[in-house]
Amino acid sequence: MESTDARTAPAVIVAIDGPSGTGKSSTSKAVAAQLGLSYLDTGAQYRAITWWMVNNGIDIADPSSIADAAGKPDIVSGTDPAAPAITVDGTDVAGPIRTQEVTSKVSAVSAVPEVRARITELQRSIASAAVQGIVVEGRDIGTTVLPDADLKIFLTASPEARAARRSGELKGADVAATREALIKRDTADSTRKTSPLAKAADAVEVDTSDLTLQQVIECVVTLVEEKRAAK
Ligand SMILES: Nc1ncnc2c1ncn2[C@@H]1O[C@H](COP(=O)(O)OP(=O)(O)OP(=O)(O)O)[C@@H](O)[C@H]1O
Ligand SMILES: Nc1ccn([C@H]2C[C@H](O)[C@@H](COP(=O)(O)O)O2)c(=O)n1
Repeated sequence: MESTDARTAPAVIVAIDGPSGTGKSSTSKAVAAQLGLSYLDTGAQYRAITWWMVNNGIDIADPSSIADAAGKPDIVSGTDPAAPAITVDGTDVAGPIRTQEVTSKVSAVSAVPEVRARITELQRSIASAAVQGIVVEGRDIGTTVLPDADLKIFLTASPEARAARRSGELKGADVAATREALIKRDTADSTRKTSPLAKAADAVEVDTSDLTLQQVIECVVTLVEEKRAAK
């Protein structure tokens, strides 16, 4: 299929959800860059608010303390897929939000309804400001944040494939321990009461276990081009 000119193509909203390590960020960034769309990493926003809670001495085991503090940090997300950026109260936190400490606490913080309400509002305002359209990736984008998205994708992959990918990234991390940590986070994210990780009824499911990243990108680009052509 011929690629549409990004400047003249109709704006398109793409929601990409799935468990951790399925390739959401890598795929979303590449698809957005290729098609001239904005990009939003919603996991980074939940990590940023978690980083702020940890740095401000909020008790992560106490949901009411998290709820009381949820409105305090000012979180700003960049939407350029070539240079994803995130700040909290003006501080660049792109590195600090990827620490093991934040990763181990983000599911507890993101399960608090007041946190979700705040971040969801932010996500919707960013998506509505994206003139050319946007690829938004996360856990509840197709089900809750943008239920009217033009295209919804749900990426999956076996725990073994995901653990192998993550261990490769973390250079020498134990694959079995990485697998257990992934499963634990997915279970917490998919069993919380408010807006859990779930596939929207109208999402296209893509199992990436045996696909290269390039194959997944091509598959999603084709689906977006088809949606744009039909608009
Ligand atoms: N199809 C694929 N084949 C091989 N490696 C892949 C594939 N897709 C992604 N990867 C690699 O797997 C790792 C995890 O990918 P990525 O960060 O995009 O996943 P994710 O779903 O966004 O994870 P998380 O939700 O935890 O942020 C990265 O190192 C990425 O390069
Ligand atoms: N839409 C979203 C996005 C992310 N989260 C939570 C749950 C994840 O474990 C965590 C970190 O996400 P990642 O950076 O690994 O993609 O953030 C969520 O609840 N909803």
